[in-house]
Amino acid sequence: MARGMNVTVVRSKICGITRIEDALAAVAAGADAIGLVFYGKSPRAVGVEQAAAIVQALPPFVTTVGLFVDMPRDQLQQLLQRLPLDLLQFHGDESPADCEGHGRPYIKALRVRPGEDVAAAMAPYSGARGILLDTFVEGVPGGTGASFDWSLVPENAAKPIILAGGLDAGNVAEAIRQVRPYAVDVSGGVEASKGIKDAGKIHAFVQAVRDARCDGN
Ligand SMILES: O=C(O)c1ccccc1NCC(=O)[C@H](O)[C@H](O)COP(=O)(O)O
Repeated sequence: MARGMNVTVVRSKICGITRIEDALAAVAAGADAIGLVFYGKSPRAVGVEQAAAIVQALPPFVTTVGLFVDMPRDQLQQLLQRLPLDLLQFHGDESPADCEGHGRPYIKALRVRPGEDVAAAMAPYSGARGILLDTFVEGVPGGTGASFDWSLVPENAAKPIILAGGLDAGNVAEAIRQVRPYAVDVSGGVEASKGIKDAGKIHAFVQAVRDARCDGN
């Protein structure tokens, strides 16, 4: 059972989508959400027009998540006027105040260091719909392909936990068994190359998440 939630389903988000065909592959595999990276230094960055085309191509009931790294508030507001994103993911050093007041729900990404007190790091973000836990790597805000020590994830966390960092079809079942997150998030583990997804890897990942749920996790 997912921690803090009275459900046995673990949801999946495929992050770093740059192409319509990859978004549709994620949907076909049964992913619950796709992530669009609005961070110019990322090899997975998308522009507004590109993102709009991807969002427009999606069927209903797929959550679109926009990912930001310390984007200035006015720039973010302009972007949100043009894009019907469902959820904002703040992946930089944004304070709780920075994450609030955009007219959309948000999740906060926290990059976990060795020995980190994750519950304490989460505590200020009381307005978040969930907390995404990714791996801290110096100088790289995200999409590192590296895992962190899953034992640091608190039991009975105050918010739904979205587990990220170095997941793939081969390790996600064990991650779910250990952490029992609300959802899992993957980028590099389902890619053919940076920014280009592999439909077979996406399918295998989502299937592994579903099988883990069926095993009673
Ligand atoms: O993907 C990026 O390039 C990126 C750049 C800056 C901030 C965040 C970024 N990605 C975040 C993610 O895609 C997720 O955290 C992902 O699940 C973790 O990535 P990976 O370890 O490659 O699965």
